[in-house]
Amino acid sequence: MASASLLLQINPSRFPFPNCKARRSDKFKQTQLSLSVPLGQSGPFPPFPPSTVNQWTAKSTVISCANVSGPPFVSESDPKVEASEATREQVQPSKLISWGLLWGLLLNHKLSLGISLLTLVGCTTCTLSMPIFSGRFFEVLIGARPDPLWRLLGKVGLLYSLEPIFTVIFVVNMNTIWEKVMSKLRAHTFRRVLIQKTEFFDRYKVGEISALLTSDLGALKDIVSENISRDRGFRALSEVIGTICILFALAPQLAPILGILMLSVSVLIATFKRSTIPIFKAHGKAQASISDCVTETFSAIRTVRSFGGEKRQMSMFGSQVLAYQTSGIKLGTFKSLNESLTRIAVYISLMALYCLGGSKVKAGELSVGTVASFIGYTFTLTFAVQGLVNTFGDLRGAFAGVERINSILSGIETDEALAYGLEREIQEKEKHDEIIELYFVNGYSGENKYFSTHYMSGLKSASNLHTYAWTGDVCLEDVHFSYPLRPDIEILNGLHLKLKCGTMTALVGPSGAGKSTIVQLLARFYEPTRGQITVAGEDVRTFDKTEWARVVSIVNQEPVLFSVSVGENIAYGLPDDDVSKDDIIKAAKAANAHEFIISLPQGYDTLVGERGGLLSGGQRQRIAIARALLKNAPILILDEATSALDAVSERLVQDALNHLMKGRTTLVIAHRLSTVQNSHQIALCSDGSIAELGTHFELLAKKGQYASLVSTQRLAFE
Ligand SMILES: Nc1ncnc2c1ncn2[C@@H]1O[C@H](COP(=O)(O)OP(=O)(O)OP(=O)(O)O)[C@@H](O)[C@H]1O
Repeated sequence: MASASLLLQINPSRFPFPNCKARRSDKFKQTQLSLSVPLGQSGPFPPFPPSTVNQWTAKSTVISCANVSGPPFVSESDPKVEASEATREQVQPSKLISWGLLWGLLLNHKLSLGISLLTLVGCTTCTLSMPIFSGRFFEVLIGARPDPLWRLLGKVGLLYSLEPIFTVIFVVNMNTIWEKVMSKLRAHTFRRVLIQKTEFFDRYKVGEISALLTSDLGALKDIVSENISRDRGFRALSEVIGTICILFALAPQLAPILGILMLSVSVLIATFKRSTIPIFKAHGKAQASISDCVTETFSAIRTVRSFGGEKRQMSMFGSQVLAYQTSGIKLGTFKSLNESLTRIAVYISLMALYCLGGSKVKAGELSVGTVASFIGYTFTLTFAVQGLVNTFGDLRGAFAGVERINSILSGIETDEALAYGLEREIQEKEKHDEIIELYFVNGYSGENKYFSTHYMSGLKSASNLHTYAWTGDVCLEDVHFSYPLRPDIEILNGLHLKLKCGTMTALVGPSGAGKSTIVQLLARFYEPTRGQITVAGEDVRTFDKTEWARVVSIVNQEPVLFSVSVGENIAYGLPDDDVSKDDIIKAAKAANAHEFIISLPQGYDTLVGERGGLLSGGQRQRIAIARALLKNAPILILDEATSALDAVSERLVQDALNHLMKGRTTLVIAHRLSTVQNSHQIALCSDGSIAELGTHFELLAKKGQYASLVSTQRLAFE
């Protein structure tokens, strides 16, 4: 690493703090301007003379705009690579979901929490008072109490009215608080997934990632959502404690035996019931398998028909149905057993009460009213204990879910260059709407605390990237690379390649040579393991990735569209801007897409279906090109952009690409060599390095690998 050459000499007069904001708007002006220039004439170069550029590209003066809240600039040698590693040990991002975070989020709702606590006490008091009044009611009826009946009924009526009111306030409050906390946690988790390094997405399947946000966070949500009803969670806990206290207060001679008996029977039965949960889950799984089998069979019906696979599918479906039947019968048995067991718990407790309490009443040691009250407490205790056992079970599930989220997302795979850029953009937003606020956790947006102190200090410059990219060459210098999941296999080994500014370079070579890998490095989906990629002489790692994403456009063989309208897909080229319809149409026209778009049922408002499935390959490709035109990035990568198209579509798409390429530094990967023979230079990639470099004719004259590739393709070039 040429660290000395990267040292900064800051000239204070050239450090325009306000430029941080101005820079973005300037850039957008450029974007607008260049779109209004007829595409294909002069190309959208930024308005300053080359001399200025040279001055800027000289490595001596770099202006830092990496100032979200910390030091404005740094004078380090390659900071990301060296300094950040040194500080990594000290400043690690904390666990994604911690007690501290949860506590902090809950404390944002102090008033509501206070109200919840008061109403919890209120409704528990009402619930626990009821059996006492029932006892008194019987005593009044048999004349053992002198109170008038109407006064007693008045009190009972008041309890009956207050309890549901307190309950509603408690449930609504707790539910609202928890929903708000969970929304923040969801947003926080989603953001953390979004800023993971690309290898994270190589390592985990989409299903596993979505499970973090659905079932794992769902288990945490259930802790409150499923446990605020009567007989669950806090309410059950307060009822158990309250009931035991009342039992001791009313009949100290009966309470120890009765209390212990009721508690142990209820806990035993509740634990057994809890152990049957896997049987319920197995039934759910069996049902899901049936549904998978149906989906697979009918979505691949043509394949089934063409292989005569009906009998095999019937046999598969039949075995799923039988498994479902078996699990259904087992489930039914356990359901009825569980129901009976709850009643058995109540019966055992009541029998014990009748035996012990009855004998005490007979002996004159206990009043009839107290025994009658005890009947009520028997029910309360039995159900509350079972509820508590369930709550503990839910807690275990929630802890497991949080543990899974933390173990997957609290690692070191966070892409700091991306996270920092995202953070900076959020901070730059002057007004935070409700959606952005979701990502502010305890006063910080996402990882701000961490990245503003850690990664930010490693950034040298972000402000001039657009200038560099429009005017400087892009160089891969001694690039070595292994995919993180296969660190032993070196895909690129000391690759050198210069993409001259504003020219087209074609990358050709045998399958598996590493061409797409080069694209992934240029897009900064991965970083080189050794060597560097520079733009106008600056190591690209000193720019944050959100900035970098703005200067690179990629058009793939299979462009992915979002399942929104055609217009919205084109506007995605500038995802943070309000793109006018005129600009969208202008880009679509330049991409040869306007004609087919207006012939669609709703024109630009037509939905394109999942991944653009309602459009043809050529149409998808032209929309992707329109999107790239709108983005107006100075560096363009075309990865087999026309290889999947028929001749007519290819001509239309090639026309559009010619528009797109003008004035941009372009790298084209193509298998069909006929499509790249006019490139300014052709690089032949072989075994992870550039084996041959030159124009088409120079390489033919060399009679090397390129020439033999050409002859293999039997192209009549000359
Ligand atoms: N995400 C990945 N993780 C691990 N190895 C990968 C990954 N992507 C590609 N590779 C491996 O890297 C090597 C180079 O692949 P690459 O896609 O760059 O080749 P290519 O020259 O573009 O080939 P083709 O012309 O067939 O597209 C291959 O051996 C491939 O198996």
